[in-house]
Amino acid sequence: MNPTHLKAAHLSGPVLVIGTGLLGASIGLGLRAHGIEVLLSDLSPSAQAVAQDIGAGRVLEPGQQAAPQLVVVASPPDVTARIVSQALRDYPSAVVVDIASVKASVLAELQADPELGPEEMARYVGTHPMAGREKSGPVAARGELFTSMPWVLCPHDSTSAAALKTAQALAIDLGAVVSRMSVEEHDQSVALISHLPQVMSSLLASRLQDTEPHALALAGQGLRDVTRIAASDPALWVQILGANAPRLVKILYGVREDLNRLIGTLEQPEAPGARLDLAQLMSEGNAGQARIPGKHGAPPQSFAWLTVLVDDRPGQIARLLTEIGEVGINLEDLRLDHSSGQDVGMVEISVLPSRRQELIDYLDSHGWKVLQ
Ligand SMILES: NC(=O)c1ccc[n+]([C@@H]2O[C@H](COP(=O)([O-])OP(=O)(O)OC[C@H]3O[C@@H](n4cnc5c(N)ncnc54)[C@H](O)[C@@H]3O)[C@@H](O)[C@H]2O)c1
Ligand SMILES: O=C(O)C(=O)C[C@]1(C(=O)O)C=C[C@@H](O)C=C1
Repeated sequence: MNPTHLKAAHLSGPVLVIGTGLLGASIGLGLRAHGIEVLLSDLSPSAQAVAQDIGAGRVLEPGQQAAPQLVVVASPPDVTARIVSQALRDYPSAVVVDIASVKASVLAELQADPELGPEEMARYVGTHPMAGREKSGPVAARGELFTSMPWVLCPHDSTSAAALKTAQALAIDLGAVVSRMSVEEHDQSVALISHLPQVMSSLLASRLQDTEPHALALAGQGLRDVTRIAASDPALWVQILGANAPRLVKILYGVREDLNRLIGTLEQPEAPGARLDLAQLMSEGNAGQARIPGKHGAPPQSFAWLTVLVDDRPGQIARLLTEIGEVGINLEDLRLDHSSGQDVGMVEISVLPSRRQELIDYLDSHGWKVLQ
């Protein structure tokens, strides 16, 4: 790597990543882009070998000594507390963070661990990058996965200020936008913001299992928009949903009530008030959708929008537009936006809805980061 291309980093390293799947390898790639030394460890020899091959770091061989500044545990949630506990004891001068999608269950397991005392717990910070993909494994990793995405830090009562600062440095070095919450606030929030969307997407997509091919052939962008994450890894989500079940189920009771109301209305669509009820349902959806941050006004009806993240360097936008031209897709409109505090621009592009997915796939395969 040419040192002149390295961006200044807050972490000094080395960073040990345990669990080198999608998230672990993405973290390794992002840190390597800063020239930070990254060591890799995974239960699966092939996962760690692939992560090394794609440039996410160097495999930590069994028995090899290491003195990491930071250990990032990026394993599945159900083994996370056990690995964090071991890492806190194996590396007595390291800060240890995990990135599991659920936080209260991991912290409860650590607090009940008789092997951990106040000194160890002071070095632990639970965190959660709100960025991911519906794919798993290191082959799907992207160093830019976290750029401009939220990264939640969940310090507990005895987390030291130094440990929190190191956890924050990780998120900042990876280009993320840091926020801070208690584990309870976090798990409540993701039940609605992440776990409900996953369940709704899976339920909807499961309806397609026996659909005739001629009907499926009509699939447009609407169906694709709401089913992308239905392709997510069942093994991971069994753990996430199980760990956050009490918070998610409360939200699902509300969804059940709304569904019952809708079914009742649609059973008698001509009944007095039925149309008002449908209009209300749609406008309640409009109101919720409009509250999702990051969207700048409603897109025009006839075009579909996508957002491409572009490094804040000369010539990047020109290169993007040239590549779009090369694939033969007409640009209907273009807006430029800047993410505050980030060295990155956002190029919002509108195209004919029928060409949107094709353009996303093309840009994705050419290394652009597309936000959908
Ligand atoms: N996928 C997402 O979108 C996403 C987003 C944010 C956070 N997360 C969290 O990140 C973590 C990793 O998710 P992922 O999507 O990268 O999964 P993944 O399946 O791609 O990778 C997990 C890796 O952990 C390894 N592993 C399993 N048990 C291990 C052990 N005992 N020791 C060492 N390695 C072990 C597996 O071999 C695998 O390579 C999970 O806790 C998940 O909740 C995922
Ligand atoms: O966009 C995706 O594919 C995701 O899986 C992202 C997503 C999310 O819900 O935002 C999913 C679960 C993770 O815990 C964090 C991020």
